[in-house]
Amino acid sequence: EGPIDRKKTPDEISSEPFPLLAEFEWCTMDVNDKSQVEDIFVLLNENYVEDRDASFRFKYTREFFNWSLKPPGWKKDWHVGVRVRSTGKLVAFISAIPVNLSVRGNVIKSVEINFLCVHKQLRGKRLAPVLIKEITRRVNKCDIWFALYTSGTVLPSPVSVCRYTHRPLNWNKLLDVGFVQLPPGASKPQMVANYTLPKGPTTKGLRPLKPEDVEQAHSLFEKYQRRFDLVQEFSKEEFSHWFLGGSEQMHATPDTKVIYSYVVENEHGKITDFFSFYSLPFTILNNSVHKELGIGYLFYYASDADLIYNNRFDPKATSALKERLSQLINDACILARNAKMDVFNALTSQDNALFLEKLKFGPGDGFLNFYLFNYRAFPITGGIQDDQDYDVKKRSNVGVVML
Ligand SMILES: Cc1c(C(=O)c2nccn2C)oc2cccc(OCCCNCc3cccnc3)c12
Repeated sequence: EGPIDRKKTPDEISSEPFPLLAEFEWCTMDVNDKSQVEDIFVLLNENYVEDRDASFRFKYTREFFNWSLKPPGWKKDWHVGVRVRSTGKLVAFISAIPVNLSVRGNVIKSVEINFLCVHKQLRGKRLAPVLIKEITRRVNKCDIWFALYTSGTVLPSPVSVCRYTHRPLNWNKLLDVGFVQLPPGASKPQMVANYTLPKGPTTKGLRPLKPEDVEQAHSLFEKYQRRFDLVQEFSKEEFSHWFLGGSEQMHATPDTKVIYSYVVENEHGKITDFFSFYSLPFTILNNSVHKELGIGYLFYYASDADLIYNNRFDPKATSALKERLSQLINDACILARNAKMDVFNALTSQDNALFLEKLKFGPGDGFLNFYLFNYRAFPITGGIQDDQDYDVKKRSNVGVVML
């Protein structure tokens, strides 16, 4: 396990942007400029990832970009666009953000690559490989040589693969848009009843994360994460950014809120648990009644339920954690439903296998592959069996969650 290329230095890397077809030009986006965030929003809203049947397309909002593209240490130079020289129209984008990854305990200064998008009319012109080469050049110039990225499609040598799972929150709407079907022998009222959740969360001491919780919550999270082989290390500042989302998110309204973070404070004022989820709707492409699908994605969480055991796989530790996580993530589903989300998505990563079945998450037909650039690592289990089925017993060693 370790780096693939020999050690290089930034001055070995060209200072010239990678050559582009004459009709196009590189542009460095300024995400502090609202009109340029608008350009990114429009490009991805019309041309980004769709599901296999082209029924849904990701709808990353302007607030989502303001949150995900500007974590501590972000660099303007790593928000790379391609514009048509004659019109200035943005036709492609790719981004990198700095992360400290730990792979089986080896900490590697890396970037996370995300939001690679080429306009639908420019597919097949080999623009994506050029975007990847250019952002690699810009990151290498900053003396960073490794990257983490995900894809729904299979590329050479994933370090891990996880399965999509879904917990219906608004079953009738999911039926209307064709995301779920009525199983033979079942009635709609029975299906709705099966997925009905309580009015509000039931965990004692549960409340939204506040700035004054960061010290304790960050420390709990950092201890909890040690169990995984592939994790992102978070500084306190990074923890604040990702889970409080800065002032824009702390004062967000229901339709601009992206990140939802909660803690459990016990009667002694101790933070014993933390969980978060983010809002990433889908545009519904072929439905006359419904325009959007509200989706909550399970993000990071931590619990002290099994920290008193020194072995994660000790049956007593497992059942203590299983019980606590089931309670917490069920509350996450309730809070997501109260935030008008129609489905709650999770992967088979982290310790999710402990609660997916009990909380009625069904297996999806998608898989998320994780890739490390320039770093060879033995495969890390993503929580699915060899037959790609997810099974409550198989727990993953993947701790990173990609947006
Ligand atoms: C995408 C996605 C979907 C769906 O496609 C979906 N849900 C409801 C209806 N549909 C069609 O379901 C998931 C469950 C867990 C994690 C997920 O995604 C994890 C994060 C994905 N990152 C974005 C991405 C994914 C694949 C390729 N590029 C970007 C997903």
